[in-house]
Amino acid sequence: MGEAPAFVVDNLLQNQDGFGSKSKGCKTTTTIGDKTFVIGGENDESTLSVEVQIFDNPTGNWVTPIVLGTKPNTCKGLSAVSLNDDRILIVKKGSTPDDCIWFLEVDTQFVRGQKKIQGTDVVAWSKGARGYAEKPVVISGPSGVGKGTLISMLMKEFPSMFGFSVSHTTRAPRCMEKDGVHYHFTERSIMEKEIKDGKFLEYASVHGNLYGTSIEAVEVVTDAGKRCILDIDVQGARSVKASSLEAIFIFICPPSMEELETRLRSRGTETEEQILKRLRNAKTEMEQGNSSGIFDHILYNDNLNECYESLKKLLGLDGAAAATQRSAPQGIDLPADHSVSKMDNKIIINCGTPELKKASKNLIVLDVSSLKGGAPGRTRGLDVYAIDSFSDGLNGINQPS
Ligand SMILES: Nc1nc2c(ncn2[C@@H]2O[C@H](COP(=O)(O)OP(=O)(O)O)[C@@H](O)[C@H]2O)c(=O)[nH]1
Ligand SMILES: Nc1ncnc2c1ncn2[C@@H]1O[C@H](COP(=O)(O)OP(=O)(O)O)[C@@H](O)[C@H]1O
Repeated sequence: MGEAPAFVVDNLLQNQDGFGSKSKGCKTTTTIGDKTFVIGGENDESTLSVEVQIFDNPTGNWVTPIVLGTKPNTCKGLSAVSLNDDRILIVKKGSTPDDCIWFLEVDTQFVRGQKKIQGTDVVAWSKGARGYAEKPVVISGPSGVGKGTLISMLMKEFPSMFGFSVSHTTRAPRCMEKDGVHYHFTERSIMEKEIKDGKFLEYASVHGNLYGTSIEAVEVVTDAGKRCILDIDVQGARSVKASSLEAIFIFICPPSMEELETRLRSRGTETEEQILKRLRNAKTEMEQGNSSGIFDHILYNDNLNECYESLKKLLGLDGAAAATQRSAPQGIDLPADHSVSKMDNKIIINCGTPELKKASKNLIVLDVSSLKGGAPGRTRGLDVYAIDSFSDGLNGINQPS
């Protein structure tokens, strides 16, 4: 492995790395195999934009890769450490606690798949986060069966536990629907462009409109420490099942097609034409829901309260655990001035400023041995703790305090 030692990386700045004009500005370099990844770029005098260039060592050529995912915003500087030769951990300087750890994936399964599709070099950004996510809950079923009603009941009873994945749609808002709350109402051309840019976990054409779950819609809920609920159709559920998002899949059935029609009509939100289209599609959805093998649970929504109790039971919410209050995992508070090194599966951030040296803990350890997820979503499972290099010694790194 040709990784630059982490303690050297911080010093590989402009014109010291032999890469000439392409590497102008305050950048960091990490070599993996034949490739050197140059990350960073001059923004203005005090900030750095986070660009990526690849130097192919055997040919001496520069490559500008396709960069997927939301890239980190500007910072005061950055350090880089290669992990398992498939991703580079980036520590941003002068960033907020929830924005200082990022991963640039250069050879993960996701990136390899994208390289095949795009036929060129691809890298992908993923923001690092502490803690793990609880399995999201995917709820599907024909229009009018009561999905929205059941989800509202769950969110009302457990507001700190669940968060709703706000989908994008090209359909027009109903009179009580709010943009950004019930849906992100959008135009087809904009949504198609964002789908092309890789911003969506899944999307489908449903009842003549485009619907989709953005990666961000799921991640913001999880960032807030909540369990994400997705109300999506069977096609979307199939795509999520095939993605890296491990979820629980629930299909809601009506007691009969006649009752479904009654509910749709009594809701009074659709035109006659739209109702008929939804009823036609309901037949196919019911067949797929019952036989596709996608769904872990099938619930019949005959009596609303009974169905709600069954839903709570299968989500493990009928006992004492239901009362537990959730809170968002904390970020990582780093001083602007620090250096980074690596020891096995641990990244050591030395916050050795004179003031911090006097404080009790001057080393922050990022344990990266149990990472989960990654691009196109977050990289979760960062374990973070502080030690004192003077009294704990570096041996203390194996003993979280
Ligand atoms: N694939 C997919 N389906 C969605 C998404 N959001 C909503 N849907 C589905 O689109 C269908 C129509 O939703 P909507 O227009 O709100 O009508 P309703 O089901 O009658 O309330 C429903 O089956 C939803 O589950 C999404 O992000 N992706
Ligand atoms: N078990 C039920 N019995 C009778 N009406 C119901 C039941 N569940 C939901 N409804 C009603 O049916 C209509 C459609 O429900 P909604 O939650 O909007 O369905 P969906 O989100 O699946 O399209 C609403 O007017 C709702 O109040």
